[in-house]
Amino acid sequence: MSTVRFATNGNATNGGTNGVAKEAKGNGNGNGIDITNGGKLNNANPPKVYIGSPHKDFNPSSNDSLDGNHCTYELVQSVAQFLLDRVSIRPKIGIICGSGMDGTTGCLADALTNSTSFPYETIPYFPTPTVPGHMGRLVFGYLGDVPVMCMQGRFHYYEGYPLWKCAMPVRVMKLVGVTHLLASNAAGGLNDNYNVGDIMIIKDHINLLGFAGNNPLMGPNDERFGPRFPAINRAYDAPVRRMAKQVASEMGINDITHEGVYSVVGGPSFETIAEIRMLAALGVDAVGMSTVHEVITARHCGITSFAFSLITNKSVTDYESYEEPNHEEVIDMGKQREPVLKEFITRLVKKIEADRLSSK
Ligand SMILES: O=P(O)(O)O[C@H]1O[C@H](CO)[C@@H](O)[C@H]1O
Ligand SMILES: Nc1nc2[nH]cnc2c(=O)[nH]1
Repeated sequence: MSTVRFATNGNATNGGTNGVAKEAKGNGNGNGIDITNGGKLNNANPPKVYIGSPHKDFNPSSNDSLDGNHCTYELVQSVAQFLLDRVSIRPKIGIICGSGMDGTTGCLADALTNSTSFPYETIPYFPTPTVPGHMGRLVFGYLGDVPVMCMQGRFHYYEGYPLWKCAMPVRVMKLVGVTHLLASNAAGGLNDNYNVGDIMIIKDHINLLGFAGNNPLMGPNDERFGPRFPAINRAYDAPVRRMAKQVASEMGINDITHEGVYSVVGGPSFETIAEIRMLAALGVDAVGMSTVHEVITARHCGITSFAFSLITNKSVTDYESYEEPNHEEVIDMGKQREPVLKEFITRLVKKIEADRLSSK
């Protein structure tokens, strides 16, 4: 392997910035040094930020290709190997942070210890997020004692990416060794019993994009990922949902925790009143613009999946109302709920890991 370059966010004794391609975002002071340049650190395990260029040290195999409608198994394998060559952590749990839950000081990814983060633009073939509130880096580290990899920023259809590309990082997780996915999102609440700030454990989804003929699994199927026609009726793992409800009880947040049906729409426009009424009539409890393509891709390749929504706004159902949903309130609510969500996820990850180890 050629020289691997990282910057650290810890306090460097020399305060140097040699070789730093970009300042680390939202995590410490961004006072990066290139550890390959002999910088001395005063912290044993400061957060590290990879500062390489994506294709410089990337050695794809001969069957790598990323054409208009799919990305080969070999390419995903090469991307996974690129990451594995640069981190020693071997996570079994992958986390995707929703809008407003991934970009603030004190957010989940910042809670990881011994962390190494890869800005998405440094990872070969990774898309880059364009949405405020989605930071754009892949962080490896320990949440409590549990090794995890965490997507701080996800990809949406409305950004212009095809669904398979939005979900490609999930396949990278799979080939890194992840067995469990934990995805969060911000969503509008349709269920009358839900309030802004509540958590909805997703028990099922209605894939409206799929109904319209758009699915992340469209295109050539590689059986090494999974079957051509995967079953998706048990997408949201029942035992993990039970663990999540147990966590909610232990935290004393049962009153704000629900279980319900999520529906994905393409966005970026929010829903009309007629659309909200239609979704409610279909049995939808919360609506958003993500997660479903990630969970379908995860289930296809055998990853156990769990997802929850933070209800960031109540869907407007009244033609007399002057209320309008907006992305700022979505991000604000994510920030406000950060401590609770961080605790919720940390406890859940601990339970998943204990269960995983005991059922080996
Ligand atoms: O699903 P996440 O990424 O949490 O974000 C949700 O919030 C944004 C709208 O405010 C949309 O991107 C919607 O999907
Ligand atoms: N589609 C959709 N996505 C959201 N994300 C956060 N709130 C909403 C909402 O009301 N509708």
